[in-house]
Amino acid sequence: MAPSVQEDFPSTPGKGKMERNNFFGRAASRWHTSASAKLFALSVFLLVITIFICFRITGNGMIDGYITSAYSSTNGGTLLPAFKSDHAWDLKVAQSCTPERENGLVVLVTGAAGFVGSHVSLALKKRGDGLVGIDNFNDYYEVSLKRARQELLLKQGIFVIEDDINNAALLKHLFVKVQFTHVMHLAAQAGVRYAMQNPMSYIHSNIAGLVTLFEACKNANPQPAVVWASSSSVYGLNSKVPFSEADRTDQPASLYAATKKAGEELAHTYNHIYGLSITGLRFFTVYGPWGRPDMAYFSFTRDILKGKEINIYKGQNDRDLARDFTFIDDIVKGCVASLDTAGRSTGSGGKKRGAALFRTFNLGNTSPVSVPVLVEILEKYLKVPAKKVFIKMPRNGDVPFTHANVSLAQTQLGYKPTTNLDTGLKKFVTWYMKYYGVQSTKTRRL
Ligand SMILES: O=C(O)[C@H]1O[C@H](OP(=O)(O)OP(=O)(O)OC[C@H]2O[C@@H](n3ccc(=O)[nH]c3=O)[C@H](O)[C@@H]2O)[C@H](O)[C@@H](O)[C@@H]1O
Repeated sequence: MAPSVQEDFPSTPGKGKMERNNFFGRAASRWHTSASAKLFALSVFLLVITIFICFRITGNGMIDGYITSAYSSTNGGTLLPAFKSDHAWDLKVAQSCTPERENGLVVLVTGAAGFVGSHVSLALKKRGDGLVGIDNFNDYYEVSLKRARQELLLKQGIFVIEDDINNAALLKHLFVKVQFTHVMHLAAQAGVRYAMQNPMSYIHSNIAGLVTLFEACKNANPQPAVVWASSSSVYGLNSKVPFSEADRTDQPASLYAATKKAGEELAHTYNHIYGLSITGLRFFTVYGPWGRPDMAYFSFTRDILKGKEINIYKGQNDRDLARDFTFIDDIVKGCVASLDTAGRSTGSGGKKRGAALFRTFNLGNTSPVSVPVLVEILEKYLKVPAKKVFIKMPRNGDVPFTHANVSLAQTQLGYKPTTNLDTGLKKFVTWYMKYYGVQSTKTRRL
């Protein structure tokens, strides 16, 4: 049965009479109605989409039944997704950050599951400071080693948050929950040669991550003092030795070095504009127990024990390469002394209130050793001869030598390296054998 006119046009008084007897009018009205309905449906659809997108961007509403209104924030004008935490998580952070000594520091340690980060964290905890770590546990080298370090820290009551320093919402949340006195920033994409394979990971961690962290620090109230890891690689192609902090650093030989140099310039800006106290530490080829498997002393050890050949690079005119290898315990002392002497940041809530410290220190050993001598020491403690292959240094960002002048750190931090390469490698080999369960030479089949 055809629908009645009344059913077709039920609503508009005064209009229906005219349209009732008019075919074209009726048709036009039907078309008009269905177009309006479509338009209405489209508008509703667009409205729903818009609301959904807004919620996704700001995180300031309810998605998938999860209320995320706690922290929607901005980072340089960009809306941030909210950081979600629960009471138990906040409690773990708070407990980890509570100092066990009077006037203990409260420190955020980035890269806490890393080599230097884990050692510095343990040293701070040992003397009664409060701290929480953050680490993204990326797979640049074996993640199991990072997990083992995390385990070690957890046993001492140090909580390591698994996240990336580029998570601005997380950092904001942390700085609201905890009044950090200091940030020890050791998270980075390390490694000189890997920069040719994966340059963007260096930009992500060493540039974007650094700025995200500085932003969080400058917005914090109170602002923490920041101590962070630069690198001896900023001296690049310098030939003047030993390297002093005032020497030129505008000829980086690798993209890695360039990102560290950029970090130093960014640090200056944040100190200048926002009154952040910032100390940059130029580490010189740090080695030791719980070290980084990508570094030469570590990979040589692994390969020597496996009976595999190792490549020893040679510089121009067949010269040996040399490094100012620095033992981890000396570096830790330099880091802790830097925290203790950093003074206060002067700004608050993003506003500068006065000049703050801006410092740069070399942390090296001051006595470079050639790579072949490093291998000889390893052979001595591993009691296995290395299968050495000497090759020309590939064009991969390496520099021929490094040598630190540490007199500035000595005067201002009381820094004095005490471990030579022989002693340090002995400690490393002892740790390596135990950690990897390597049998002693008497029982080992080579
Ligand atoms: O102090 C620094 O600034 C840097 O120190 C190390 O970089 P690097 O000195 O190159 O340390 P290794 O990768 O352990 O290399 C040590 C020496 O062994 C040499 N090498 C490396 C690998 C190899 O297969 N053969 C070889 O002869 C290198 O050319 C270099 O002279 C770290 O990897 C960087 O993250 C750090 O920033």
